[in-house]
Amino acid sequence: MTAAIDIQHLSLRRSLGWRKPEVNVLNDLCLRVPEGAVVGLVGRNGAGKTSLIRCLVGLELPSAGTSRLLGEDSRTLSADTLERLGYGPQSPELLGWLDGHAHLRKFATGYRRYDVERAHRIARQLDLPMHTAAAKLSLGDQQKLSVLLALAHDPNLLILDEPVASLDPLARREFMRALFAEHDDGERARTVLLSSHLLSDLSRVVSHVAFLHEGRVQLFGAWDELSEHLRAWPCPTQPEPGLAGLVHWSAALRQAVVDVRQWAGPTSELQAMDMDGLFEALNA
Ligand SMILES: Nc1ncnc2c1ncn2[C@@H]1O[C@H](COP(=O)(O)OP(=O)(O)OP(=O)(O)O)[C@@H](O)[C@H]1O
Repeated sequence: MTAAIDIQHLSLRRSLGWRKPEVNVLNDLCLRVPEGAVVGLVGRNGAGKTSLIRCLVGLELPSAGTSRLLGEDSRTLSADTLERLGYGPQSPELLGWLDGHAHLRKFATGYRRYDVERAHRIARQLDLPMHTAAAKLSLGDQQKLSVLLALAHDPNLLILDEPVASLDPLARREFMRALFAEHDDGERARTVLLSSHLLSDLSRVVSHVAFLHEGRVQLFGAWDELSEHLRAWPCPTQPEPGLAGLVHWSAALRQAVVDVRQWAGPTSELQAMDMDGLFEALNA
């Protein structure tokens, strides 16, 4: 299947402070996202989610490796591909004196597929006050407006960095529902990548999940498959690295994560694990 996002050995080096040596904040990262997948990019603070997303949309230049969006190199995206791409940054970049309608009017000029009816429908679904100047919106509503602008031209690929970080728990659920009610309009599959550090935000929304840790993709797979096939195995000492079915071993938890499809070890000790347990085990 064609990859909507194809990342090969991407590294990004940065100095984390004045006179501090450069370190890899992205580290030989590889990921292929199939067309139509809705991918949750999860990781702890500082794991590299924003850095990765900024490299993907061409706002940062990687130190090594490549990434391609809809078949084009992120560093040289053409106007045609930019028109098929929607991006919502972690901090909304809005014009404070313009309200939602004015933002949409300004934005619409650059996109052939922009549909005013559709944009207003999404605004209603998001419960967004469209007549208020952006500077007077709450941070949560600013975030919603930023997402609306990323969606209004019906992109084939939507990339959102922490779209619900400023929303309260109830608004988070409503927001995700509205976002994907719109996505389910059945016309064609849209690929979505959205970052979060809360798995609960992504449950029942994403088809796939990519766990990011220290600038690498530690694990990527279909949500249902990971939930079905991964188990915790109590294991006080580090198992041999090549052990079939071994996904990860955590010294802190004295526990391994194993994939039962390849696992040849003892099965009586395996314990079920949910996604939060998996996230904890991968990051402990
Ligand atoms: N502008 C910057 N200059 C220097 N270092 C930075 C800058 N932005 C981020 N970093 C560092 O890069 C690493 C990755 O940060 P990044 O923001 O990509 O992580 P994240 O997973 O998005 O985190 P969060 O969940 O907190 O948003 C961190 O070590 C961070 O301190």
